[in-house]
Amino acid sequence: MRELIYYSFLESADTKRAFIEENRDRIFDVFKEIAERVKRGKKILLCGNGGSAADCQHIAAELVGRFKMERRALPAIALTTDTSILTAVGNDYSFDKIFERQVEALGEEGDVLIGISTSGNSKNVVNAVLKAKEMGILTVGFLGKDGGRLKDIVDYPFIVKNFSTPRVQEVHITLGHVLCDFIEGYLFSYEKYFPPFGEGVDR
Ligand SMILES: O=C(CO)[C@@H](O)[C@H](O)[C@H](O)[C@H](O)COP(=O)(O)O
Ligand SMILES: [Zn+2]
Repeated sequence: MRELIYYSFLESADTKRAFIEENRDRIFDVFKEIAERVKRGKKILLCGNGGSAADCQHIAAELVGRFKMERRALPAIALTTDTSILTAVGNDYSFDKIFERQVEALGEEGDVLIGISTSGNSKNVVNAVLKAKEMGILTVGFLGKDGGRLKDIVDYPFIVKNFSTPRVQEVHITLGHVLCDFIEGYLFSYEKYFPPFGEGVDR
């Protein structure tokens, strides 16, 4: 059991390292696109199940509240929190529709939907993404394992290539935290992160 504890931490660290080495340029490009949309007054919607539902709420809370900086509130909604909507839509339609229906109700063209799924196969997330695409909403997948169905549906898939659900989730929440950091920097310390000298300044 001592080994379990120690190797779980090492595996988590290794999974994060492998993910960032493979995705660092794409993350920058996609985060910039998301931040630009928030700057233009668009919002971020998030959906996912179980631990990923918790991640959605965590990320939305950082943006609506505060991450590291005192600044205005930023628009982000976790579609995982309203138990009346979740039970009504789940009961009257289907559990597969619980996020799709909220995307239809709350989403607007130009918004961003982040779907979080370690398998990439949760039907309620797939349906939400399909609805979002129909509505002109940018779709980003925080995925895992082999990316599942969502890797071929979202505009921008990020796949944590590990078959352990918790290890994948640990990278997802790091990605979510870094997104919050990036958005704060992009909107409120732009000069610091994007100094106005020369081409190729990318941090
Ligand atoms: O947190 C965990 C496992 O670590 C679970 O609650 C897990 O999120 C649930 O089984 C989800 O239903 C898995 O869905 P998904 O990630 O495959 O979309
Ligand atoms: Zn978990």
